[in-house]
Amino acid sequence: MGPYTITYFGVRGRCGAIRIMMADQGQEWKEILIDFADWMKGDLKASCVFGQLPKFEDGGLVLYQSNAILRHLGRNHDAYGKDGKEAAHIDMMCDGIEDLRLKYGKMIYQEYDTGKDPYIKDLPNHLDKFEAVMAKNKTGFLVGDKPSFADYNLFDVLLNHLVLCSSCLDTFPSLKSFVEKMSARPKIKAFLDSDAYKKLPINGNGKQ
Ligand SMILES: N[C@@H](CCC(=O)N[C@@H](CSC(=S)NCCc1ccccc1)C(=O)NCC(=O)O)C(=O)O
Repeated sequence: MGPYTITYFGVRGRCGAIRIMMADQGQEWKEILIDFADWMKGDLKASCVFGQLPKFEDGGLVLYQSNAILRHLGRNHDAYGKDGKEAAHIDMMCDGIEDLRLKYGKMIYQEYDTGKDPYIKDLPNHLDKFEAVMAKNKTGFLVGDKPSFADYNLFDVLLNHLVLCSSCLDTFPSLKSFVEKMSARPKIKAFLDSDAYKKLPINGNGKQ
């Protein structure tokens, strides 16, 4: 496995969960941060399979698509369930988290000024689905009894939402406990306290 390299913009964005997962799994990685002006020249964009970043390298393996990268790390680091049933549920939860991430991104990038308050008002209707799964599983994780890539993905999305609305988990005790426990994991705590993490804005347009 590795060496790992992330090529992305100087934001947390779609690499927040990937970085947190690698940190918690004790992995080191190289960061190639792309300036938007350089990106607009088009050469790098033309070399990307889907014309977008992040790009992830694991030795000679080159991957795009943030959720495919998470799944690859899940397979590499025993974070994809104990069997096929758990893996299927982890896939399902990751897809549900992607749905929320897309809703968040649409509000942030396309309708922040008019859409932030309605988004926050409707947010409990989405968070309650993850609260129910977390509460039912009873282990402190979404599926199984240890972190999967879906947990790192949810954790990153919830951290972003706590910046948007600091009280958004106040009525969701299982999610609030999940964020507290993930934040307290020593390698995650060290990464979240690092300048490498703190220097990056959450999103590419400065909104959060
Ligand atoms: N399905 C893909 C989506 C990748 C993606 O949206 N990448 C964005 C960046 S990630 C993101 S959250 N995009 C939202 C807006 C944004 C644009 C540019 C930079 C940063 C953020 C990108 O490469 N934009 C540049 C372009 O398309 O030419 C994935 O999950 O990796």
